[in-house]
Amino acid sequence: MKKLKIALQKSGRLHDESLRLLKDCGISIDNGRDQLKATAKNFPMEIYYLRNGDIPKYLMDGVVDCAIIGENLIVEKGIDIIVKEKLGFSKCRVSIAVPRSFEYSDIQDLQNKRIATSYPETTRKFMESQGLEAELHIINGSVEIAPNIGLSDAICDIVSSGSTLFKNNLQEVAVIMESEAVLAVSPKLESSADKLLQQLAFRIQSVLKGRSYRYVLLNAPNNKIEAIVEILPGMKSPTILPLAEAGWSSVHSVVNRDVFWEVIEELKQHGAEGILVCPIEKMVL
Ligand SMILES: Nc1ncnc2c1ncn2[C@@H]1O[C@H](COP(=O)(O)OP(=O)(O)OP(=O)(O)O)[C@@H](O)[C@H]1O
Ligand SMILES: O=P(O)(O)OC[C@H]1O[C@H](OP(=O)(O)OP(=O)(O)O)[C@H](O)[C@@H]1O
Ligand SMILES: [Mg+2]
Repeated sequence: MKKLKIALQKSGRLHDESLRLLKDCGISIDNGRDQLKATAKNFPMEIYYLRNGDIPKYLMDGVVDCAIIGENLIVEKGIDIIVKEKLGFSKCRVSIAVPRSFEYSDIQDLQNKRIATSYPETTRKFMESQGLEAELHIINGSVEIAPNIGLSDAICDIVSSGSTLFKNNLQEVAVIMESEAVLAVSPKLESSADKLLQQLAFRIQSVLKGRSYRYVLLNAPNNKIEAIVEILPGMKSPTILPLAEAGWSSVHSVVNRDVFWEVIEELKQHGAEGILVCPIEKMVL
């Protein structure tokens, strides 16, 4: 039987969340220590644990059908890979930073500067788009140290919280791109694997949707229900059930996590009581 071949990062920033996502999709993997290849127990899937930086090549060659990688890597490798789903974790940006002592006023200040980076193509394309020349120094890690040791005038690297920049006396001056983990698909995907990929993508969508919503239950006097329903439209419309106490009802609905606290405040103001909030494991639309 055909198996979907998926590449995951062996270790690093994407590893744990990638495995958690598959687990939440109901896919269980026997993870032996230092195993480079594993088979899922309850989904036709083979998992390859690889270096993030190597995965685009495996996708291009069709050695794997799909992979979880950082979106920024697709741009860096300049390749034609389809992003099937954005996965909402490992959010970061690729930015240019200079020492705090550098008197930066605009991008022209980077003309003919030395830039240290692990992302040479992204940097080169960005500088070109600005009509600027630069001398690139390619290093594989700890890029933020480069200006402090006299290797470069600026850096181009990943920024998330900004704490590595801060600790190294650097200031972010230009954001080249935003990135997050994505489910990327090989351009050589065979039709026999496509059905499995659709099934995986459907499960991922249900999990991600569930993660972004909360299930809300509350009690309210019947004369307040109309206003509460306005605040809590839910997936189709909220469920309203009578309480044992006359004149009261229970309302069940879902709320987007991003506006959750604002909605709760509004519900309280409109007479809601005994509000319960539960996580949603999966949400199938
Ligand atoms: N500090 C961070 N916060 C959020 N996401 C990050 C951060 N650093 C990197 N990422 C994202 O995670 C991906 C993997 O980064 P990581 O540093 O673990 O591996 P790598 O050095 O790119 O790869 P390899 O597996 O080849 O060693 C990056 O491509 C980027 O998309
Ligand atoms: O803005 P922050 O939250 O500080 O994160 C940014 C840092 O995280 C990444 O490094 P990582 O820890 O992956 O080490 P690496 O350089 O060895 O890849 C990236 O290269 C930055 O150095
Ligand atoms: Mg890193």
